[in-house]
Order: sequence, then C-alpha cells, then structure tokens
Amino acid sequence: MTYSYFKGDNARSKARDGMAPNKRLTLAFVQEAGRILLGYKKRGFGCGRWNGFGGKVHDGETVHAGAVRELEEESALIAPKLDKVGVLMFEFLGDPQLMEVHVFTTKHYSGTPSESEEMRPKWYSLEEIPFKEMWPDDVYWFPLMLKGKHFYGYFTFKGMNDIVDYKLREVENIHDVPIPQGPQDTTCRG
Ligand SMILES: CNc1ncnc2c1ncn2[C@@H]1O[C@H](COP(=O)(O)OP(=O)(O)OP(=O)(O)O)[C@@H](O)[C@H]1O
Repeated sequence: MTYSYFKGDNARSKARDGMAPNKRLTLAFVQEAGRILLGYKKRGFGCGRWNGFGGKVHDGETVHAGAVRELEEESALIAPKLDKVGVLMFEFLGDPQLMEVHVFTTKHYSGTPSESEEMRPKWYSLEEIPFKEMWPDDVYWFPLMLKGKHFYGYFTFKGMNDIVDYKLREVENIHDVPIPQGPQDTTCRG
C-alpha cells in the first residue's frame, strides 16, 4: 500500500493505491465594502479568465502559507490573515488527478494591487462580477462566499468549459470537511 502524505493544513491527504495525489491549489479573494479584487490571468492554467489569486502549494508549505505567498506574488498585496472559507474539488473527465482548491478571503491587507507577470488586478463592484469571463463554477459558489458562508463543492468538468455534474453545499466549519482523493463520480458517462 502506497501512501503519500502532505505536510500542514488540518487534514493529511493520502493517495489510494495507484492513484495520483490531488493537485493542491489556493485561491484568495480580497474584499472591501461593496467590491472585490479579481485578477485577469495572463498565462498558464485559466489564461484569459478573471479569478482570485492563487496557485500551487509548494512541498513543505502549509496551504495557508501558500495562499499568502501566491496572493503577494500575483497582486503585491500582503495579507497574512487569510480566512479559509471553502474547498472546491475539480474533476476533469479522463484525468485521474483531482484538483483540490482551498479558497480564502480577507478584508485586511496592506499594499496596493499591482500587475504581475501572471495577473492583472482590478476591483469589481459586487454587482458587476464578470462571471461570463470566469471559470464556469464560480457563478455557483461566489454567492456563498460573498455571504460569508463556508462551502464545499465538487465539480466535474468535460474540457475546460463544461460542467457535467456538480455538488455544492454550505458547511458549518470548512476545517472539518473531509477531502476526497481521486475521482468520486462512478456514473457511467458512455
Ligand atoms: C476549474 N475551475 C476553477 N475555478 C476557479 N479557480 C480555479 C479553477 N481551476 C483552477 N483555479 C485556480 O486557478 C489558479 C491556477 O493556478 P496556476 O497558475 O496553475 O498555479 P501557479 O501560479 O502555481 O502556476 P505556475 O507556477 O505559474 O505554473 C489557482 O489559483 C487555482 O486555485
């Protein structure tokens, strides 16, 4: 039996036999009264979409530390007190590796948003969030995040644009949510 353990965060992730460990990523949103900071992804995964700031958690780094680091690298904002509010799992049909995205928010930061090689930041009023130019899952869970709720979601994608199945629920405490390893949906999709 092969287990692979990750350091940090509340739960150890382990990979079942022969299964690739999840890709762990962060996603951080800075909010102010009536507005939210988004970044236009200039390259790589999600290129051409508006999103929060984040990226891969490094080996030996906690998820929280990864979120703080990525936010600073991509937006130049320093926010050491990010609150974890959500976990989003993404299955891309045909890919045995799940993406595990840890979502954070904060209203406390220092610095001025500035463009990085990866992201172009812009404040959006809460009425003008550009969902059509964002990942298609965002429109489902953003309302929970904006209401200050904790949430867990599992989205199954076909390609980069189509959600073929999803589950989303509000949770009492995001730190107690078990994180699946490997695709969970056993439905036959022909
Ligand atoms: C599928 N639906 C999705 N919905 C909302 N957000 C999504 C997402 N899928 C990925 N994300 C986020 O997109 C960023 C990618 O980051 P990504 O560029 O891969 O990471 P990182 O900066 O480490 O990359 P490089 O080192 O430049 O390769 C990262 O915040 C991640 O949470």
